[in-house]
Amino acid sequence: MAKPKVIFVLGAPGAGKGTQCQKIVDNFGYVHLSAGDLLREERAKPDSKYGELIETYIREGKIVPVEITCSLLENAMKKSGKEKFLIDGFPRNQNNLDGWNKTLADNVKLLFVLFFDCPKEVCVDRCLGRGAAGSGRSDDNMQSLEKRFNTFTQETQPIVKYYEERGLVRNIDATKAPEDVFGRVKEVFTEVEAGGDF
Ligand SMILES: Nc1ncnc2c1ncn2[C@@H]1O[C@H](COP(=O)(O)OP(=O)(O)O)[C@@H](O)[C@H]1O
Ligand SMILES: O=c1ccn([C@@H]2O[C@H](COP(=O)(O)OP(=O)(O)O)[C@@H](O)[C@H]2O)c(=O)[nH]1
Repeated sequence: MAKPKVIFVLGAPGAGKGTQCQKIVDNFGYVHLSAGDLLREERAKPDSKYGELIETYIREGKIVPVEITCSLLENAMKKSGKEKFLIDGFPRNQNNLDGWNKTLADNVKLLFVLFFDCPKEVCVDRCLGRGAAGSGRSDDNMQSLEKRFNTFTQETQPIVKYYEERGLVRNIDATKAPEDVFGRVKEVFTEVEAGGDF
């Protein structure tokens, strides 16, 4: 059987990853797996042994140890029974990348990395807007956001560079309105599909 296909979706906090993933699901039939959502679901389980750890890491804008995230991703992929996945918000640091390469990378085909490019000020406004609109997230506040952006700059950008050096990154200007951003996303998907790897 063919290996499941994976696209990593990366970008700063609030760049619009989740918003665009939903549109990709609607138009291109992928399963959307947000690493952050999976961690928040795990945190919410009363019997989870990782609940407190996850809450602390998320509030502090730190990246949860990869064993936890990879096992959540693997379970979600298996449970879906599907073969095309958008993995949103992962891998975010070297520990994530090493854990992925050691455990899951050989079992899937990584098609490319979709990177949403958006300056910090725009992203901060979006996250604060999301918080004000009732996201209920303990990290959509200025104190956590500073930490999340430090983590993004220091830990996630080097991972994007790692994939850039391998020619795998498709860059999208994420500053425009959601429909305009998606117009560009559609072009990328159409282009890659024409390459025959879908
Ligand atoms: N292109 C856009 N323009 C303006 N606001 C956006 C855009 N994309 C997303 N948003 C809003 O910004 C916030 C963060 O978007 P989201 O998709 O959750 O980002 P991420 O998953 O990257 O954190 C949400 O409130 C969302 O509605
Ligand atoms: O692979 C992941 C993905 C997310 N997170 C944590 O979850 C938070 C929120 O991530 P999400 O992708 O949901 O939102 P974003 O910060 O991109 O808006 C991050 O700051 C991290 O603390 C993590 O530890 N590992």
